[in-house]
Amino acid sequence: MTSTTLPGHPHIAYRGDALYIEQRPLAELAAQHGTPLFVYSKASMLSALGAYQRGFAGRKAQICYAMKANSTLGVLQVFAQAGCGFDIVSGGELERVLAAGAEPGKVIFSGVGKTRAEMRRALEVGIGCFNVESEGELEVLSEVAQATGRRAPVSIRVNPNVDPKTHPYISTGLKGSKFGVAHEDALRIYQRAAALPGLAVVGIDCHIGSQITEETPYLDAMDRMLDLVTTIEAAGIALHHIDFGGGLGIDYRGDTPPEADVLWHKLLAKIDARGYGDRLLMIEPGRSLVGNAGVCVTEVLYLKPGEQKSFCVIDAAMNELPRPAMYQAFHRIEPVSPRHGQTTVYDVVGPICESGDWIGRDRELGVAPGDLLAVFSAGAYCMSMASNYNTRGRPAELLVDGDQAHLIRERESTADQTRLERLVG
Ligand SMILES: Cc1ncc(COP(=O)(O)O)c(C=O)c1O
Ligand SMILES: N[C@@H](CCCC[NH3+])C(=O)O
Repeated sequence: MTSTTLPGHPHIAYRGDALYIEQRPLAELAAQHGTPLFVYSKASMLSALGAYQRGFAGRKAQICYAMKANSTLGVLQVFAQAGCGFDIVSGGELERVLAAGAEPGKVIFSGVGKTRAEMRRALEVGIGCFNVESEGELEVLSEVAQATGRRAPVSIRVNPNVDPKTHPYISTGLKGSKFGVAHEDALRIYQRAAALPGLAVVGIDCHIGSQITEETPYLDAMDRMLDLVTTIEAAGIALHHIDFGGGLGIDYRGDTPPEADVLWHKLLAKIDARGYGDRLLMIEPGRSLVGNAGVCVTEVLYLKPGEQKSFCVIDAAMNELPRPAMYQAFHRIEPVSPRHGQTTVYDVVGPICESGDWIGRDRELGVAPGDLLAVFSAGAYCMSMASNYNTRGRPAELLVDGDQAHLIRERESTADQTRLERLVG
């Protein structure tokens, strides 16, 4: 039987006329679990992780999976078992990684709005580092740490002010961004951190944006960060680690981001040339580890010819596939069992009462009601951003490992959603 993989998706392939993820046909999984259904390939996650591990071979390095990309416990467990650390941004994420078996010392805590309660809990479990994003946060963290009789390990997130050339909503390292501190202010803020009694400065951090598909912004950001390392250490503040954030893009639509190992070969050359090759290197990849490991399987409900456009109405929606509505993002949409015959150009839309609820525009498809479609690149920033809008339940999620399919999240019911609410009389 001929096997045809899709670009960027080595573990998702047509075998004959059936779309498989690893050894399992998606049609069979949908028949067992219903739709919409998210299905992830474990091999795909591990091979994406492997590219980073190859890049860091022989180095002191810590890969901290940015779990905001996909925080389902079964996914976190894959990375915890592979020895990863985690980049978290809330107390909720902290509890989840602990539940998934993460080592607290390999957890780093990013985000501009950490609360005192979140800081206390993170100190109590002994996380590896707080990536502090403002002077105000430094002062509060020092106070909270002192009150708990601990010293909080900190890095300061610095904005290198390079343009990552991505969607403005996911660009984070430019002047004018709410994230991090300005490059020009970094030395002064490091000196303040070093003087605060509740803090122990351990590293430096940046994160310039997400879905970055060019290497130049990374190379430029590295130069800017290494300049700062020199300046800060000249002021007598030692930096044990350099955290370079995440952001590496994936192939959604013929995108050609650099391979993680190739990119890191070049970045490490810069680090070595400046004499910092002995530092612990940390990175926070999210999307590049999980994005192309997942598909969303959805059923065609209706085909609706319109005055100007024809619509293919599916049972998945912007609740669980929010990226097209939020960023006009492109996700490939392919039939799970292709038909051979006439095709029509459709806007693929969900059932939600918003015109923004579209998943794909102007897609040529040969489909009939009842057919299944696979929405690609659905492993990152889909289920982790899902909502219950229109009182829809969150879909089920499966993790496929070879010929095994593990249900890692059950489909959510309306009863699950209303459990926390109360009528008033
Ligand atoms: C601080 C931080 N680290 C890591 C990431 C992960 O980014 P990505 O999923 O693009 O690798 C993000 C999200 O952009 C982030 O805000
Ligand atoms: N949610 C964004 C990425 C956000 C990155 C988080 N800092 C996306 O789907 O592309």
